[in-house]
Amino acid sequence: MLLNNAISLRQAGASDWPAIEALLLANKLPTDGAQAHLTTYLLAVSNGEVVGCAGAEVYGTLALVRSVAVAPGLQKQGIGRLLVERLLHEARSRDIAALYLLTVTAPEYFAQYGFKRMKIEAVPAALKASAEFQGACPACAALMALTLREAPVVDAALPVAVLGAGPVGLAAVAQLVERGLPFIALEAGKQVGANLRDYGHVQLFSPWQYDVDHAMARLLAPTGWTMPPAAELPRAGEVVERVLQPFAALAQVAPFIKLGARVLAVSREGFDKVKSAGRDKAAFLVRYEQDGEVHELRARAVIDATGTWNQPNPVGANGLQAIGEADARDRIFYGIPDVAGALRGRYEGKRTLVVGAGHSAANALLALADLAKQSSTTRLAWAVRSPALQRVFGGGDADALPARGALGASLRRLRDGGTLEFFSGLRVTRIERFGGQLRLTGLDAKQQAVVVDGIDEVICATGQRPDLTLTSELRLKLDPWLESNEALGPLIDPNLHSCGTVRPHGHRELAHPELGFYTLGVKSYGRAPTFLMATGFEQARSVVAAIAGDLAAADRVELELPETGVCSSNLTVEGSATGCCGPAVESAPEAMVAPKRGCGPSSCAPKPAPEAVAPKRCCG
Ligand SMILES: CC(=O)SCCNC(=O)CCNC(=O)[C@H](O)C(C)(C)COP(=O)(O)OP(=O)(O)OC[C@H]1O[C@@H](n2cnc3c(N)ncnc32)[C@H](O)[C@@H]1OP(=O)(O)O
Repeated sequence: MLLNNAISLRQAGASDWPAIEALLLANKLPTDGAQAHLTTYLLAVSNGEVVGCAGAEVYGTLALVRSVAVAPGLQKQGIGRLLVERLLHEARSRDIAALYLLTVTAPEYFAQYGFKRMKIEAVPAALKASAEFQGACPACAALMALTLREAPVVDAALPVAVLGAGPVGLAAVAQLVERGLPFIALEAGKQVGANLRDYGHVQLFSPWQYDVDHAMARLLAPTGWTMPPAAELPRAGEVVERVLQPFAALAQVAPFIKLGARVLAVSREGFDKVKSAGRDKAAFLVRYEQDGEVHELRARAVIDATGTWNQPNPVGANGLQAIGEADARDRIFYGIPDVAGALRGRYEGKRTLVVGAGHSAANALLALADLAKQSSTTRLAWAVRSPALQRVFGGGDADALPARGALGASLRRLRDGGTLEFFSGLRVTRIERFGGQLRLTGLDAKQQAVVVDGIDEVICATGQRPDLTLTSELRLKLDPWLESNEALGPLIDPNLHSCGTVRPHGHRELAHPELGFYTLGVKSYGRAPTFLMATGFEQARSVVAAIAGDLAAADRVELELPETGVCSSNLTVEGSATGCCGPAVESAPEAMVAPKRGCGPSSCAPKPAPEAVAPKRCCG
């Protein structure tokens, strides 16, 4: 054995890369993607020389151990043990729940530390997207995992609190019913499916087969309920009427849903955010308001499926409301108004400016254009922050979701037809009342001032964001800019890629350092613009299985995602090119239900130019 005092351990810095690379190459270990995670590398140093290294790529509460290597002449003298033990210690102190690794050469070595072999199917999606996994040969590498923390059973008699009774919250309820776990669902709306109801008139891009959770369907079946035609496209409101409402009325469900119950905050009984010892065993406290009274309920686990309801992004282009936006609230509709129906009077004979570049904006513009055909004094204008419009025009006939392709094509015709005033590259910064109408001012792409006068109504379709105030007393790990679950961030970041149905994922990606608390559904994607309802159903299945202690089921991936995208090289961007497979789509309510980002893994496989320039991890 080498004398340990000859070895010191320290964290790697940028200047250590050449030594680490040399060590990896000398041991025939992969170097791809390692440099990007250099700050997580631990080094063993002897006489100022790097003689060993070990890295851990962190994905939320999960980490991928890699690059464990000792200089060939110094192996089997305890250096590897020093590195691995320190790595495990640091992982525990950083609230990492599980470690994974791939190894061709040393499965027995890692078995000493408790790592166990596992099947590739059970690996969380965030890890599968890493460079190490992408480059690995599944046939020759052993896949191993070590669980550091399991969610403790707080008090199994307590209910699971489900926050939000939209499609994903109710899918979690269905799983809880099937597993016989007590639950309470709190819904701020007066009825279930409040967000879908808000744009109930809008047709979804996803056919029924992807809009109905299997567990809900199983529980509904004995009542004589029948599945709507799988290939037909429902309106958002139909999903509520034909599925969510009948499900919520079931005898096993109805008594446990509180409607008009707005969640105010979640905490842990007897603990503020700072206090650690014993925290994991304390019950959750969910504070909510119903009929003007504040109540608290105790829960063993909490599933936050509150989505982004009533949390719109502003008209202001800088993430903040435009100056004066709040005062003009009576003239601004956030979302997709029912222009052809209930709100026709609000828009008929008016000049309306639609702000936003997603499918919600397209829906609103096409409805206004129809109205303008019937009423010649109705006028419409469209302002988009980016000059790139391909994301909303989409792939036309090439779109794997035909309804989405048709929407984009209709909008392109509208823009080209001349009936639409178009402000491209406009960043709105101020809204004022002027002569009984609104005046919007801002800057164009060349930083020149733009004034848009004479607007009667604004439709703001710039997407939504999650409400993070509910959970400010809990220990959450969120992506710094998407505000999604941290492990999902790299998979869904619209700066990196706009295509790629996100791989199915489950409880491991959806967990937080706050054991027993999970964020599901649209909220788990934070401000990212895309979400597929079927993904949410799978999230619910996995998380409830984990709460029930059935880790085998929780780790299993049961979702076959549809090929949903436009990911071909004919999708060149108007204006500027971004992303790997077409530019990102702005947030929109249909994010809840429509897989706007597009292609599944197979259609995002490496293609000939021009996508060859795409970032490597895109759609990987
Ligand atoms: C996730 C990954 O990084 S996989 C890549 C692992 N790295 C490699 O394969 C690179 C080549 N190997 C090495 O660099 C080193 O041998 C390491 C990192 C595997 C182990 O570090 P070392 O300092 O050599 O080992 P350490 O002194 O801690 O442990 C020695 C013990 O482990 C055993 N051991 C060492 N390497 C291996 C191995 N590949 N498989 C099984 N057992 C091993 C030794 O036989 C010894 O056992 P003993 O105590 O019963 O005599």
